[in-house]
Amino acid sequence: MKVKVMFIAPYAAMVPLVEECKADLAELDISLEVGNLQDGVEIAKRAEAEGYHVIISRGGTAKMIRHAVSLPVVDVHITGYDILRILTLAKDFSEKKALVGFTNITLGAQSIADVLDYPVDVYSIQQADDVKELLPKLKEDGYGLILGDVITVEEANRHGMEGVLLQSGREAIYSSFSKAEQQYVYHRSNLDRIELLTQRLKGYQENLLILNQKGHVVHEVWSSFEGVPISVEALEDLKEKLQLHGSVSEFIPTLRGKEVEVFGYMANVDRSSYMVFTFSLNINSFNHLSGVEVKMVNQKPKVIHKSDAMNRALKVIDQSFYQHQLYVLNGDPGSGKSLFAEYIHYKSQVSDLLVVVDFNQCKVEDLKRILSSNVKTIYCQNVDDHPSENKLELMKSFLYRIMDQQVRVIFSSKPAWLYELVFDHERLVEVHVPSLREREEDLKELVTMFMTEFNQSFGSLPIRIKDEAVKVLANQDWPYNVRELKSFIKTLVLSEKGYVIEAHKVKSMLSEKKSQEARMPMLEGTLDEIESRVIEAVLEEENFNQSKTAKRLGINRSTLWRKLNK
Ligand SMILES: Nc1ncnc2c1ncn2[C@@H]1O[C@H](COP(=O)(O)OP(=O)(O)OP(=O)(O)O)[C@@H](O)[C@H]1O
Repeated sequence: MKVKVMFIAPYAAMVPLVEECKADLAELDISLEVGNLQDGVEIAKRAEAEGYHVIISRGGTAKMIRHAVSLPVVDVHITGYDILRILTLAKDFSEKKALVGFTNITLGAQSIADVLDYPVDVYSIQQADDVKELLPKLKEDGYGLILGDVITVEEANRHGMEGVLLQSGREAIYSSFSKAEQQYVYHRSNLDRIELLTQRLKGYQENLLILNQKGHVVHEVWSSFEGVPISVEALEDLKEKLQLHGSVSEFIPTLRGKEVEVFGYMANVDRSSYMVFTFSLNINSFNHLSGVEVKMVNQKPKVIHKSDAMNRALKVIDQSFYQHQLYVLNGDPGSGKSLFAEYIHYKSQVSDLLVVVDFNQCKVEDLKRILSSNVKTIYCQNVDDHPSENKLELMKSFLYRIMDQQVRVIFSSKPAWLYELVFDHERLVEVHVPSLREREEDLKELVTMFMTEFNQSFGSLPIRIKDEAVKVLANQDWPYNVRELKSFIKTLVLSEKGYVIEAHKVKSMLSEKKSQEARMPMLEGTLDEIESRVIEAVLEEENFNQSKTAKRLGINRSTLWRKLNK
């Protein structure tokens, strides 16, 4: 793709030179227009909207354009050659001569005039407006010829003096084009980096608004909303508080009547201050509530489904998915119900988080907050037949409402009250999550997947299991299903020094498992080993139910998960 350059010449005499240079620069797509100061700014704004990549202009016009657009703006410099040319041109004029300009021009001009003994006085100005004061004085002092930029020349003419424009030559114009190309490459790579970061922030569920001190938007990323989700007044109020206190954190109702958590802080970059606001659906803040776990499911859950039983279960979900929002997962402990919940959530293709609620442990007021949030999938575990009246009422009114919203509620078992509650039973999809004994065909792949996982995380050696070894596993009873199998495979691979698991190794580890279960030498080994033995014992007593185990041990589910995966 060619770099699209808009050249805004502040004076018409520049046009032929630019046209000439343009002919030699086929690698750039150059447009040329004439416009000084505000006119130049208008052209630049239009060029930005039309998708130009870089703007070239000169002096005061370039400066004004820089403030008005976010494209790179290259300034055509005035070179020593340009000064030499204008001084040579003016040399033979008989009037008293003055060159007026900013110091970047006047310092060089003074040296040239001194060295070559040109009869010209040099006057420096600090800002553009100084010209208005200086020129009448020069007129009074008898100057007749004024050399300078567009404004200076116009001002000189107004006061009846001759004005000669300090023009940029070919060298300066060529060099501005090569700078434009470089600037574009640099600007492009920065834009790509920002885009990459923006995409990553979206992956982290970020909703971000960055404003400058004037309150103008500098950058924004929206992953859960389409734009600023709160009212203009609420945002103004937050800005005021932020300026006053340096940071702000509040729950604010969104324009759609939900609640959003806004956190704001000041960021200082290169002497400029910015106001940074992050907006999170309050789902993010649910993680610290007891009995609640918030999960990000950004990869398709790996559900092994070689067996007919598993395929049947997945088919029930796939076929009901677009018409149904209420699911019950019936299955033995550790059979993969949570994994199914993740699968259902992932299928919805919403970027929101999956909220897992331990119905028993979760407080009424927390449940109320969750149900009134923007949550898209709720997985309710440990829902008993007799919840408190308040919880039941909350759930009832929520379930009546879900029909018209894209919300999915999944239960890990079917409490009696749910059946009574759901007036139209066709709305409820029941999925039988098969136990391990119903899905023998999946066994080898499951074991291989776990072996790979442990090889990746712990560096365990085995990478293959013999078919006879799988048969031994298949003949074993696994009351706690895939979870129990996974835990056994972990012990197995960590104790194996070869690359292949043989049947005799599985047999000996299984008998060790049995005798260990009978003995349970609780207090042997290091603290870590004792801790993991205690956790595993409680886990087993609780039928491998992680929520109940966590509750009994007084830790939350994610801590338990971490400890189990140590
Ligand atoms: N079909 C499958 N493919 C891959 N992994 C599986 C499959 N089924 C279960 N697992 C794995 O087995 C373990 C236990 O599964 P999960 O936690 O989903 O069981 P659960 O039925 O929800 O347990 P609980 O009864 O405690 O609620 C997890 O590590 C899960 O990833």
